[in-house]
Amino acid sequence: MRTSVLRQAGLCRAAFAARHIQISSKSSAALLSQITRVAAVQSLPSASPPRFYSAEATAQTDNAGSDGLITRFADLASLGVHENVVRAITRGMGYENMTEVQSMTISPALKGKDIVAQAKTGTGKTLGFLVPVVQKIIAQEPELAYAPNRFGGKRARSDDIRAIIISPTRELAEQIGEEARKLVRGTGLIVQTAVGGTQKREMLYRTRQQGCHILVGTPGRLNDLLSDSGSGIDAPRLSTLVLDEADRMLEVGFDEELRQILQFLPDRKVLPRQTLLYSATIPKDVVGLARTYIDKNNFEFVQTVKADEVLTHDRIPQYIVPVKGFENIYPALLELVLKGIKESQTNPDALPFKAIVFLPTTAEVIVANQIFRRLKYNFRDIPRTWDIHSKLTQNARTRSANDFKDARTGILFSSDVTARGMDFPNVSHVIQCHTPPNREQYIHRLGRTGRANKPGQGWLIIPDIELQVARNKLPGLPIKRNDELQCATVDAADTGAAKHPHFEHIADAVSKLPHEAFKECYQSYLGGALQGVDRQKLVYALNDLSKFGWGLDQPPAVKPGIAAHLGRVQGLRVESREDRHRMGGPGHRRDLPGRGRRQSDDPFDNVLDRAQSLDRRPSRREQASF
Ligand SMILES: Nc1ncnc2c1ncn2[C@@H]1O[C@H](COP(=O)(O)OP(=O)(O)OP(=O)(O)O)[C@@H](O)[C@H]1O
Repeated sequence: MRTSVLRQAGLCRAAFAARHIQISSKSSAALLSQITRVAAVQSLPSASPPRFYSAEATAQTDNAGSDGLITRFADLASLGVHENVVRAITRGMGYENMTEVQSMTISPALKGKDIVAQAKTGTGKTLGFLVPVVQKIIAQEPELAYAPNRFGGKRARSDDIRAIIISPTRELAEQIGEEARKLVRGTGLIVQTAVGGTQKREMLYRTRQQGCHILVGTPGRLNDLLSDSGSGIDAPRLSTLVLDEADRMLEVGFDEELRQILQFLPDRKVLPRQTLLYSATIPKDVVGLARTYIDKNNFEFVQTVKADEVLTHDRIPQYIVPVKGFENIYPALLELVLKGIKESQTNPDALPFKAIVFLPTTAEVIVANQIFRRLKYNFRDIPRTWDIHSKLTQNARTRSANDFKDARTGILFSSDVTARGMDFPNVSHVIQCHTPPNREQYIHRLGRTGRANKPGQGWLIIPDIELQVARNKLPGLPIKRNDELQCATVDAADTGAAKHPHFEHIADAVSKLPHEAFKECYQSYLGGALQGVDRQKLVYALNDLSKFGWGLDQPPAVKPGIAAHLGRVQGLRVESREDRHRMGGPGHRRDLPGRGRRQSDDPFDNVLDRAQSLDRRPSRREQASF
């Protein structure tokens, strides 16, 4: 079938290296029409056709190597990569073979192609974009291939930055900076990072002193530096722009910052530059947005995920534990933690217990960490815990991230600041409490485990009132229902019921918390963290949590503004004038406005449709698996 479709689309052969195209029998007609249209457009003399790579296409050839793609880092020299860069990888990092996304993106990127790459979490995308970034600068200034003391080379400048790498979070920017520094170790290239929450003055001083060839940062700080004419930071000869976690970077909230950054960069039409977009997810909302960054006549779209494959790793089991109420979450989490610790102690093949627990609000992250710190007195096996969220200072966030990275075992209670890109070695469990904001975030959070082919497992602890919302948000994923946790179904309201001892332990730990903590938590859930959950059911669930989970006589009073925002709901207590506190209101996530997809002959538009097929909201028929 595939061959006949290709024969029918003879035009495609002219426009595409057919062996790189895999047309699945299912969507051949649709895809064929798009490709034909694209081919028609691509037959324009100037355009070099974009090419699909896919795991399937590669699988069709005898092996990846025969596909003209190299798979060993040592062979990068044959593509002109300097020996010092190759050595930094093979000796410094100890890597011999490339991962699939590295093999499929480094070669075309070294040829100057813009790249849009979609590959599963933890598959080495960072090195996939760093290698072409570094080599391109060295190709422009060969003396930079050597450490300065060998040639007494030209001093690097802070106003002649050659590559800018943008990441959605500070921790990820720091991590990319560290990986880049490892890669340039034997060369004269200088890497600087620019993230919010750190001293701008210190960064400017250091950058002016040392210079900068590669700048890694978060949008806000980069915008601040580039827009400040007195900063001494400039990139008049920028050769490469990288958006890591590209879909997150192009979402509402970041895209405006990015547009402002672009204003301070050379016009791509005047000074051509290479753009590399990488992510494990490329939802359709952002596909069209990516077009403004990519040269649609000189790009390659690389997908290492097969057409009918989900974006999560098959080897990582995913479970959902429905729990009766919010007050069941911590007892069930405690039961799950103890189960995981026992597994690691009894199964020699199991990783040491090292878990990231994602919670929907900062207030909840703080409370969870405090509860589990207290539980350590009753359960000696519970390892060290940390929390990481946006209310910490950057130093504290960096310390938590680094401590957890280095820890053999531990529990990191986290907001979404670590949901994407963060490479914490040997995480055995990712546990998400409450419904994730969306399918992409679920996939990225889960991707904190099972990295570099390591084992791991993913858990979702979802209160009954959120179950249908979770089903709607997480269709087409291999999530299995797990009913093993006894605490999940205990009716905490039924005082006669034999409560699981964990409820007592949690109640004891909670009793030590200040009332403010409950108030912050209660209000944070009303700020929109649980998109899609019925407001009235949410208030009732929070009131049950206040009574049966926190042991309060009455639910905390909320600010009048929050009550007004919620509209008419029963059971809400509103702060009276005398007990009003100055409190930070909860931030809340804005859902992406729906964007209709217009049909066009724009090659970018059509070729990236494939991204949608992998990351589309599965059709009605594809329901959640739980
Ligand atoms: N060729 C390789 N061989 C072995 N390990 C590798 C290789 N390339 C990268 N790694 C390691 O794999 C892990 C994941 O790499 P990286 O963080 O770049 O993944 P990613 O695809 O960017 O993940 P995410 O989608 O979460 O951002 C890291 O520990 C990295 O050092």
